[in-house]
Amino acid sequence: MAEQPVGSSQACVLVYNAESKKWAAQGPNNGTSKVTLYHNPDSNTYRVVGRNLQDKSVVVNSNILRNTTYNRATETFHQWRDARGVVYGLNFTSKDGANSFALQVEAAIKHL
Ligand SMILES: CC(=O)N[C@@H](Cc1ccccc1Cl)C(=O)N1CCC[C@]12C=C[C@@H]1CC[C@@H](C(=O)N[C@@H]3C(=O)N4[C@@H](C=C[C@H]3C)CC[C@H]4C(=O)O)N1C2=O
Repeated sequence: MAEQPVGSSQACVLVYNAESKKWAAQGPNNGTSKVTLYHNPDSNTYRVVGRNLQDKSVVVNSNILRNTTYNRATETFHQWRDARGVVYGLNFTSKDGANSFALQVEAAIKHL
C-alpha cells in the first residue's frame, strides 16, 4: 500500500542556520505551509512533508526515525534534527494544530 497521510497542520516551516544562528523561513509568504505526516506501511517509515501554501513548493521532506527527538520548544513551536543534523522548526498557526500534529509524530516515533 502506498504512503498514507496520518495528519496535517498549518505552520511556518523554518530551517536553522548554525553559522548565522538564525532561523530561515522556507518558501514565500513567510514559509506558511501545510505540513503532513506520512506513513509508509510497507516499510513502516514516517516522514514530514511541508508544501508552501502559496507556490506549492516542497519546503520540508524529512524522515522521522526511531531515534528522532521531536522537541516541543513552546506550545506553537516544535523542532527536530534530521540524520544529517539539519534542524527544522515548525511555527504552528494554532496551539490545537501544534498539539495534534505533535501527538501524531510522538505516536509515530513510538511505533518505529
Ligand atoms: C539540545 C538541542 O539540540 N537543542 C536544540 C533544540 C532541540 C532539543 C531537543 C531535540 C532536538 C532539538 Cl532541535 C536547540 O536549542 N536548538 C536547535 C537549533 C536552534 C536551537 C539552538 C539555539 C537557539 C537558542 C534559542 C532557541 C530557539 O531557536 N528558540 C526559538 C526561537 O528563537 N525562534 C522560533 C520560535 C521559538 C523559540 C523556541 C521562531 C524563530 C525564533 C524567534 O522566536 O524569533 N534555539 C534553538 O532552538
